[in-house]
Amino acid sequence: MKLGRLNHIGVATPDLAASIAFYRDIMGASDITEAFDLPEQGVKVCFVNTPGENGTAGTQIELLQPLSPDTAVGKWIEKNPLGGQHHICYEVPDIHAAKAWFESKGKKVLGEPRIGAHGTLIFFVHPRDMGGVLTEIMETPKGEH
Ligand SMILES: CC[C@H](C(=O)O)C(=O)SCCNC(=O)CCNC(=O)[C@H](O)C(C)(C)COP(=O)(O)OP(=O)(O)OC[C@H]1O[C@@H](n2cnc3c(N)ncnc32)[C@H](O)[C@@H]1OP(=O)(O)O
Ligand SMILES: [Co+2]
Repeated sequence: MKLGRLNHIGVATPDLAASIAFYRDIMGASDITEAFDLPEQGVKVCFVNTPGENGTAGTQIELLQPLSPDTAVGKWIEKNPLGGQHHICYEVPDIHAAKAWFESKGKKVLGEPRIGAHGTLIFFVHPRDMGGVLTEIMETPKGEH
């Protein structure tokens, strides 16, 4: 497998509105998407778009607020009440080939690929097998290969 584009850095927060204000007012972000709920992942999510190069899209900050305490991010926020860096997401051209690759290397893939916040298939690999980093693998949106 070849290392793909860093699509986003997932940042968990207990207060999405406060985090949006931070990226806008302190970090000078000018391109922040509307927040939306992703119930299947138990999160309210929005994206801070960072500048890209030569007109290409930059890596995003994915801001995640848990919809309830009994969710993956809700459980993480209990342990990390200020929030913080939660996961890293890389793009791959073929999600099923990538899943087979990680499994062939003995890495614990969490569940079957499912639709993520960008509308393409994603899966996660357990942080224990990834140097402590919860790693999301996402199929590159069609037409963006
Ligand atoms: C899909 C929408 C959006 C997108 O981009 O499209 C998203 O990214 S949504 C993101 C939210 N969804 C997920 O995170 C799903 C994957 N996560 C999980 O399945 C769980 O969070 C899991 C399995 C990683 C941990 O769940 P568990 O119930 O086992 O929690 P524990 O607190 O018992 O943790 C066990 C062990 O893992 C360490 N851990 C947990 N979360 C993280 C993390 N984000 N980064 C690094 N390490 C993490 C935790 O510290 C425990 O370590 P230990 O040494 O055993 O104490
Ligand atoms: Co993500």
